[in-house]
Parts: sequence; structure tokens; C-alpha cells
Amino acid sequence: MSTSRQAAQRLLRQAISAEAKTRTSVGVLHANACRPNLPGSEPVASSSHSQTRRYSLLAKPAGSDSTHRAACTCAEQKRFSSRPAEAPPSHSAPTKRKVTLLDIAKAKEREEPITVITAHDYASASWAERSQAVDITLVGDSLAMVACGYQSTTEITLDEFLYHCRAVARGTKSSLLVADMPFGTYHESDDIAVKNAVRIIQEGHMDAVKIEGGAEVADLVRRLTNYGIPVMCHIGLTPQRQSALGGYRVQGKTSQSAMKIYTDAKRLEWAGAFAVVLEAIPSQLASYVTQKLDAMATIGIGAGSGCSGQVLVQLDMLGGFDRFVPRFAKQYLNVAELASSAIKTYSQEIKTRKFPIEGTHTYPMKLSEWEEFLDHAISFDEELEAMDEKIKEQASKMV
Ligand SMILES: Nc1nc(=O)c2c([nH]1)NC[C@@H]1CN(c3ccc(C(=O)N[C@@H](CCC(=O)O)C(=O)O)cc3)CN21
Ligand SMILES: CC(C)C(=O)C(=O)O
Repeated sequence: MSTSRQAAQRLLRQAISAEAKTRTSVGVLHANACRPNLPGSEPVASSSHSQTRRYSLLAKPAGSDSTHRAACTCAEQKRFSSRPAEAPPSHSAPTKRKVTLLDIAKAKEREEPITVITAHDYASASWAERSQAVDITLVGDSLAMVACGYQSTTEITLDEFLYHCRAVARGTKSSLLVADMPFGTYHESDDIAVKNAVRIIQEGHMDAVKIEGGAEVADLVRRLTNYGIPVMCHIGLTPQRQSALGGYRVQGKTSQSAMKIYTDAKRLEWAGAFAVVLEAIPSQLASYVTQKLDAMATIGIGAGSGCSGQVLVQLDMLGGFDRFVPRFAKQYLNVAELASSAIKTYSQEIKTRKFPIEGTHTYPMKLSEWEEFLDHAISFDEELEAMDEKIKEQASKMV
């Protein structure tokens, strides 16, 4: 027998024996994690499975489950009744209800691709919302690099991160909100990790947390799901460990590291995670893992089309981040180029007095009010002039 096969079997045995120790309550855990009975989680219409059927996770109108956040955005909209934007903002026309864990589980089961995109602030969250086409909005800690300009994701603190979570939550109504647990927030102890996860839910207004790691975080995943905090995991290329991995490198290319990814995925599923991000791994491995999981959805990024869903960093797919472009990032737009050329035109128009345009970007005033103002202003100016004269006279007497 080859050594890699022995190593693989050893890993699987380790995974199974570790699981056996905690297996007693697995049935219940699984039910909790993957068949949640949360408020607002109505079942999606029970039509028969069809690969070609249009994906209908988001099809239901928002109604009784409209959230506090939704109420806030509507109130804000009324307050700022300025010139209407070109198209109505998404929150003016709520058309879909909140996506739930049950929807995600059903989509996985029916093999309907799950769409995930990151958002880092209110604007990017609103664009995702406006598309009415996103199942999960992820506040990924890539925001440390993309929105804050840090060198790596390990530099951001929980407080900084929570500020972004809140902004994203204000711009999101329908998609399920998942946020990374930043580096250092789940490492010290499981007690501290639970406390920090609670902060992300409570202060960050998120629906679920995401944790990087495999077997080593399985106990924590189990504990969080037991407490009713849904968990998404992240294996393969785990950016918080880029130093240890020797950079942002593809993972799972040898049979042994592929086995580690597979057994990690199994452990995380047993622990109750509702989904796992598979980043930068060979696509045949991602497909295999996806097919062998019962209840946990796989969300691929650089892992091919065989996953239960896909995720990209929003500014990568919009072409708004140029420090590096991973192979897996398809650019649908070049927002950086469009934005900087628009800023250049704006500046040129200011210099050539083409902007602002009288009547378009200006506010009107009644002629009668203007004439009355001029009367007052002219006499005010005359008084000022007279005072000026007096001061000059007195000054000349003093010298
Ligand atoms: N803008 C952005 N997009 C991301 O996807 C992302 C972040 N930032 N920040 C955190 C991590 C870092 N990630 C990265 C960064 C670089 C590569 C990259 O350039 N990888 C090489 C593969 C190298 C190899 O062959 O092993 C590539 O060519 O894609 C991949 C993932 C993913 N995450
Ligand atoms: C790329 C996604 C999966 C992520 O983890 C992030 O945005 O940090």
C-alpha cells in the first residue's frame, strides 16, 4: 500500500474516532444546524426538482417578516426627499423576503447554485440588495485589505470589523448576512470565541459567523451551533494563515493535503456547520467533497463549478481592486477605470466652469425675496462702509 494511501486512511481514522467521542448528540445538532426552524423560514414552494428551473430562493415578497433594519431604511428615505436618483433604490420596493438557513439547505439539496458576494459597507451592500439576486451577503475580512488597505487580513481588529458589519447590515434586507470572525477573535479559548461571535450577531447585526479552519475548530463550531449561532467554515486557502501557508497558494494539490481537506469538510459537517467555503483547491476535489456531503453546502472560490455555490469579493468582480487579481476572480466591470475617468472629467469641468450648471445643480429663489434681500444687503453694506470710514478717521487721529 502506498504511503499516501496509508496517510489518508490515518487521517480518516483520526477524524472518525474524534467524531465518535462527541457523536452522541449529532442527530440533534444536525437537525439544529441544517433544518433550522427559525422565525420567517417558510418552506420554499415544494415543486419537483429540476436543474433548469429558475433559481427561486429569493422569489417571495417581503411581508410580515420585514425587519427593524428595513423600517429604518424606509424612514431614512422619507427624510431625505432630494432629487430622485436615476432608478429607485432597492429599499423603496421590497420584493423578496429574507433568505433563511432552510432556503440554503434546500438549494443545496436541489443543487440550485447558491450566490454569495461580499459587501464591505452600506453602498456595496445596497448594490447587492438592489440586484435582488444574492442569497448570502458575506462581510469577509478581505475588507481589511480591500476597504482598509491593510497588508493582510490579520491586521483588522474586531471593533473595526464590527463598524463595517453594521454598515452592511443597514444596506441589506433580504440576503442572509454572514460575517468572518477576524483573526484572533476565536483563537484564545472557545469561551472568548463564543463571546466574540455573540458580539458579531448582536452588535454587527449578522445572521451567522464564518470561521477559518477544519478539524481544529470543529468543537467550537459544535458549540456555536448548539447555542443557535449558525456557522460557515472556510478551508483550503485560508487567508488568515497565509504566513504559515507560505503565501496565497493553491491548496489540496497532493493526495495527502486533498485528504486533509476532505476529512476537515466531513468533521465540519458533523459539527453542524451549514456551509463551508472551499478556496483555491483543484475543482475535482471540490466536486468530490461537495458530492460526499449530506447537509453542508460548499461555497467555492477558485474551486470550480462543482460546488453548491460561488463567492467572489465584490470589488474583485467589479474590477475595483488592483493590488492583486487572483486567477479565480472574473472581472465583470472595470469600476476603477470608470471611476477615475469620471473623477478626471469632474475635475476638468470644474476648472472649465462647465460644472455646476445653472438651473440643473442650483436651487431657485423667488424674485421678490431676492429683491428684498438686495435692499437689506445694500443698506447693510453702506453701514459697514460708514463704520469703516469712522475707524480709519479715529486711527489717523491716534498716530
Ligand atoms: N481582493 C481580494 N480578493 C480575495 O479573494 C482575497 C483578498 N482580497 N484578501 C484576502 C484573501 C487573499 N486571497 C488571495 C490572494 C491572492 C491569490 C493569488 O494571487 N493566488 C495565485 C495562486 C498562486 C499559486 O499558484 O499557488 C493566483 O494566481 O490566483 C489568491 C487568493 C483571497 N482573499
Ligand atoms: C473571499 C471570501 C470567501 C472571504 O473569505 C473574504 O472575503 O474574506
